[in-house]
Amino acid sequence: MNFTAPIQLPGLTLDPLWYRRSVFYQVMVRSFVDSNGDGTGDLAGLISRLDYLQWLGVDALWIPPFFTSPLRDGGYDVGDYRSILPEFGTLDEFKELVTKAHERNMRVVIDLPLNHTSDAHEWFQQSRSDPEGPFGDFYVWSDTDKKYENIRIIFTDTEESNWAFDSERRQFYFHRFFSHQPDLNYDNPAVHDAIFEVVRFWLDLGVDGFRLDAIPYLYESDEGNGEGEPPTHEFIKRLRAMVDREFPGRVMIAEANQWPREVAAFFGTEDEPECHMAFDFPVMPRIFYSLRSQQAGELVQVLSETTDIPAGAGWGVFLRNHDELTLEMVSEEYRQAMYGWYAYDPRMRVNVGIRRRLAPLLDNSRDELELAHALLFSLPGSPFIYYGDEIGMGDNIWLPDRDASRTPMQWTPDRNAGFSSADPGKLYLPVVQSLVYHYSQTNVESQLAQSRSLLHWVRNVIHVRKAHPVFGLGSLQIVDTNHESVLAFVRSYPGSGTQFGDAAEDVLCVFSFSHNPVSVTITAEQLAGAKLVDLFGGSEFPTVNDDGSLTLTLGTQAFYWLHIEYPA
Ligand SMILES: OC[C@H]1O[C@H](O[C@H]2O[C@H](CO)[C@@H](O)[C@H](O)[C@H]2O)[C@H](O)[C@@H](O)[C@@H]1O
Ligand SMILES: [Ca+2]
Repeated sequence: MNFTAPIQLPGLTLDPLWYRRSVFYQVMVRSFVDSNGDGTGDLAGLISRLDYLQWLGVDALWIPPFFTSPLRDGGYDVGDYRSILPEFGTLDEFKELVTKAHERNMRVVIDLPLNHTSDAHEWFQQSRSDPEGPFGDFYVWSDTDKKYENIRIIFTDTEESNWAFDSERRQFYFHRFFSHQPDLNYDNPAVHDAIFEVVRFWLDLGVDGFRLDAIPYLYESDEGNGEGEPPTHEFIKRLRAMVDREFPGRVMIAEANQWPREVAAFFGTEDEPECHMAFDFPVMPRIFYSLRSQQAGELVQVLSETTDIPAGAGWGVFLRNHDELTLEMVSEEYRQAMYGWYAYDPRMRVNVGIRRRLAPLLDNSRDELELAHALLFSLPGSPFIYYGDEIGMGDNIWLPDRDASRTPMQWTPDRNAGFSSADPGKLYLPVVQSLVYHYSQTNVESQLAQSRSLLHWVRNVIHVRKAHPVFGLGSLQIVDTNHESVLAFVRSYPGSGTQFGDAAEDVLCVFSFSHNPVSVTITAEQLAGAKLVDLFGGSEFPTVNDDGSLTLTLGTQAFYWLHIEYPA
């Protein structure tokens, strides 16, 4: 594939806040490129497309688990934390990936499922067969399945209990997810030591951080609900202290699907930090809610609840990922409304969520895709793009579970979408061939050839974001509007005076969720007399009135990012 700009290899910048400036890209090794024609994506394939990711403007990769695994949960069922699934490649290839990513100033964050392992893991095999042995106490065993009854089931479509009976040990074991994923026993200090060694192993290989999978669920108790219990936070603090001490500059990202205050708890405090970043689970579903309800209120509310986080901490903002669009963090009333809008076919639902990709969710509306991305790239935090969403890839709801949106990346209109040279029947999952999202139309090559394609638009917005550090580093202040469909906020950054050219800047962002054009008056005293300049085209907008009010018109589902020039 040919990229217009010459590829440069700048090497890794020494930047303690790299994670807050970064645009992240979630890429599943299995789904991206198959280099050897066996039908499954691999590390060599991913390495071969680093130029594409660099061209797109990606600063960091998030790679879901690629460890040895029976693959009964997309690799989140780890069979061995220190080896790579042979069909994905070798440790040497992984090291090459890290080196080649770093040459491009691209960080590599890997996924660490540390709440549970696969039941095929050697630790579990020993635990079930030798209760008195060194791994006997590595899992949560019980003579009864009537313990921890306050703890809800997460995979409601497949599991009826959080306990499963092991016929060999003749005891029950606790599992928060699938029954083939026994929970590790964090009451056992030997488990801490083992996990610390796994973390050190990958940090020694050069990874820049971890997404800590399912992090709220480490400890369970009789009194609590097994979500973010105090000893879970204590463990994360200890892990963070070790990482800071032994591997400064590497980061921990919390995957905590929780309400605003509970997610924020995973940042810890300035004195006792936990994770550097946390995915913004409360904001994500509210973006989708606003797009259909045409109301900005829910977003305004949740943004005001999530602003107060320790210095240095940052949100991971996302629209979609490899899981269902989870609706755990909305009320029952809103959940039903969202099922009606986005999952009108029951086949589109799984557990408490919707198993569809971004473009089909938004009915392939270019206006909505642009509005959703404009939010992704300007809300407080670092944006995470899910592979394929930059070209508006479709999904396949006839596939089981979350495989619906894990199909091969669509590179070209050729056989297997350019993903693999294998016999099409041999692919790990079929490529999308639906009417609207068929790979012959939706693919990187065709979009590269069209200057107005979604791919070029997304690349452009990424580069505009990156030219304005305020988006990654600045604060947020919600601005009053007189229209219920309009969200407005000011992002402000005082500048850092560092080598990164971080100029001070304030930007006014305005988004209309209305399905019709609107006229809106926004009011913020601090803006009185300010000049506004569009960040994309450089056009001057009307100056803000002396009372801080300004009337703007916005087209259907449109947005503005406006540089603010305060009067002298
Ligand atoms: O390893 C088990 C699962 O862990 C993550 O799960 C998260 O996804 C769930 C929805 O699929 C969500 O409801 C839960 O709160 C999360 O922890 C991982 O992302 C999954 O792929 C994995 O199956
Ligand atoms: Ca392969």
